[in-house]
Amino acid sequence: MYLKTLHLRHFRNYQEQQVEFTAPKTILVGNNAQGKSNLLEAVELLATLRSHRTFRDRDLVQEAEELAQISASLKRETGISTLNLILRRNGRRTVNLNGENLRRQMDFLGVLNAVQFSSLDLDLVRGGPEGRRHWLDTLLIQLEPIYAHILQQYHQILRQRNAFLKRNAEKLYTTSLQSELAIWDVQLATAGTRVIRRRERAIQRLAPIAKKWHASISGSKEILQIKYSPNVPLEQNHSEKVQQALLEKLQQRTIAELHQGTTLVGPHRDEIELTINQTPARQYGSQGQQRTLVLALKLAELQLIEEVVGEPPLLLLDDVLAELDPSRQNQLLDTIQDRFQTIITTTHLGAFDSQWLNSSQILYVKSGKISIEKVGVGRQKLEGIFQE
Ligand SMILES: Nc1ncnc2c1ncn2[C@@H]1O[C@H](COP(=O)(O)OP(=O)(O)OP(=O)(O)O)[C@@H](O)[C@H]1O
Repeated sequence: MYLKTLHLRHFRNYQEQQVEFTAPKTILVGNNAQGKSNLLEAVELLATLRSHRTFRDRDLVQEAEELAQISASLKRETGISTLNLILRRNGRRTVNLNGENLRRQMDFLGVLNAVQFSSLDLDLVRGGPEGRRHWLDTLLIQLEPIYAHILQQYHQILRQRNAFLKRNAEKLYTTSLQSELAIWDVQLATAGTRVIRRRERAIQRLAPIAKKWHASISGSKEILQIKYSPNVPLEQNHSEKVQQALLEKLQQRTIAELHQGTTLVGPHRDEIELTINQTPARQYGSQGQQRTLVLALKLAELQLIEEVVGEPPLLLLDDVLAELDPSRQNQLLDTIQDRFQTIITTTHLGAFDSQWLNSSQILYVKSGKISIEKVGVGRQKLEGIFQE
């Protein structure tokens, strides 16, 4: 798939900006805080309707504005699609595909696919389980857009159950309370099972691919294992058994849940274990080795999305190339070639191989404005690199 144009209006620090992508690789250059990551974030939102930097739409809308708009035209094997997303400071989003407003946000997903790789991704190894769940969920949304709906349902039930637990935290555990809670338990276990089974399936597919990439980057010295570890046993991913196990565990923890006023059992507390040579990756080795792991995960994401969707997704590299040593950089660049349209942000072009620079579109970003010329420097050679 190929992103041909992107239009931003009142999005983050962009007032009004049209970008045309004229090469399979685009490098966005600029000083810190000029709007490079904001542009990648806009593409990420079109792909997943999520941002890894914020949960609140009001952060995405330009200061003093009421709404922001992200529009794009995307070329896929099946034809050209136009995507349009309106974000409101207060209020719901509007999603529009090929000129038609969609009632369900889910129908907007799966049109544009993208893998994002930023320095924040090191938190996948070093940070807590929440970041790993968020990563897996975002991947799943792209693999099966229906998952966005499943996850939303689960979180809605979770919020309601938590509110119920809070309201009743100080009360005696009577039969009527027990029977009311039992209704929530069934709903949570049913929705939770859907989440758990899909997460398990995704990890089953992703783990061998990531293991292979990891072995290739680390020269086969290290063995990466990824294991999904829900808080109930998986029992061969059998739906009824998982549901039953969740229900039993919820019932065992009821008193503690009422005491703490929150749900202690369910996929919102799952872990995705990353181990290298059977040691938790967080404790294993140097920063460089942890970066190798994250790179392997990202390459695996690219490959898995391509396998499932049938077309190579976009790759968004947010200031990460300079952090990789030359051999890992080459591994990544060799994989990308011209197969994956790639948008790269950087503060300086020095880290790039000259062959790369010559075949890339270079755009300069300054205070929310993008130009093909650096102020005071001659026009970049762009023409004829990648015409449709
Ligand atoms: N809602 C908003 N309205 C206006 N400006 C915003 C908004 N959100 C963020 N910004 C501005 O966007 C800029 C940050 O841009 P961005 O995160 O894209 O930086 P960057 O160019 O990627 O730099 P770095 O190299 O530091 O990551 C900051 O100047 C910030 O004040």
